[in-house]
Amino acid sequence: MAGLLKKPVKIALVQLASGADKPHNLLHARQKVLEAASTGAQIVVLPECFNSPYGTTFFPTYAEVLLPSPPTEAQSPSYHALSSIAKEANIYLIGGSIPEREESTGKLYNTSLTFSRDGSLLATHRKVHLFDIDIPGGITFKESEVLSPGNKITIVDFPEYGKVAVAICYDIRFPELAMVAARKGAFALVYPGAFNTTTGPLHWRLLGQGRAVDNQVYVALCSPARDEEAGYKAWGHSLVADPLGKVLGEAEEGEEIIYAELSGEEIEKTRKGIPVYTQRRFEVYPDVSEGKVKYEE
Ligand SMILES: NC(=O)CC(=O)C(=O)O
Repeated sequence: MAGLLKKPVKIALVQLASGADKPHNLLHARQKVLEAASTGAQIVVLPECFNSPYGTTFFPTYAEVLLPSPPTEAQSPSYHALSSIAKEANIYLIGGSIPEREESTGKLYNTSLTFSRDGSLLATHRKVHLFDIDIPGGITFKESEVLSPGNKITIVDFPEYGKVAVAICYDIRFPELAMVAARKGAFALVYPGAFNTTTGPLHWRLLGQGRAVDNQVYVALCSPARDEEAGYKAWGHSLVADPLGKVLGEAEEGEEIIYAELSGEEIEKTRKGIPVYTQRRFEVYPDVSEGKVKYEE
């Protein structure tokens, strides 16, 4: 377990206020990422659907073609903006998510792009678990009406620091994905996500802390800021939980940047103190992470 996180790193979660104007959203994201980087943050995270409003009616209109990679600027202005922001800020950028259209099939995905300091693409994650829920008197939402699911776990290597798993929003409700990513050596699980005013107060913090405690790793959840005029009201409350499940920083509802220092020593201390990592009884419950799991580094 030693060396999971090679040296301390400052992470920033940009709880961005975005709206219907995509070019404005991209410019605003640049401004806020540069602000975060100017404080020394080395990993910066944007929210789910940071370049558009969140909703099934918006996905087709805002979708961009990403393949073949790299796409042209006309095919994907968001790809190009994220790549140049990462390079300008000299940071690792986990670029929230954007609606993606696969040109060959016409299928739409909710996709997260992660860029290196030099602006090169490191990883692509398509939301694996689509957000289909129906809570009477609360919220009904069906991403699967327009989106297709991704089919792999995504682990990205930041050479100076170590591995981070990237997944999107509803993916956090599936502990199997988090567990496999942690078992493959991720020091942090990062979820750009847009919970809402029904499920946010119920589960957002609980799930963030839960995944952290289960796996004794850092967990970061990055939401859009709440727009009271929008059809879908994001919960906000971007947060970072440490390997003990303690919340190191949490936003309110509005636009805000949350910072946290992540340290490998904290992970090691947690795992030494409560050594579930070495106490697992795989003969009782076989380890799925040793099985046929689709993941990509
Ligand atoms: N928006 C999502 O994908 C998930 C969500 O809001 C929830 O799980 O609750």
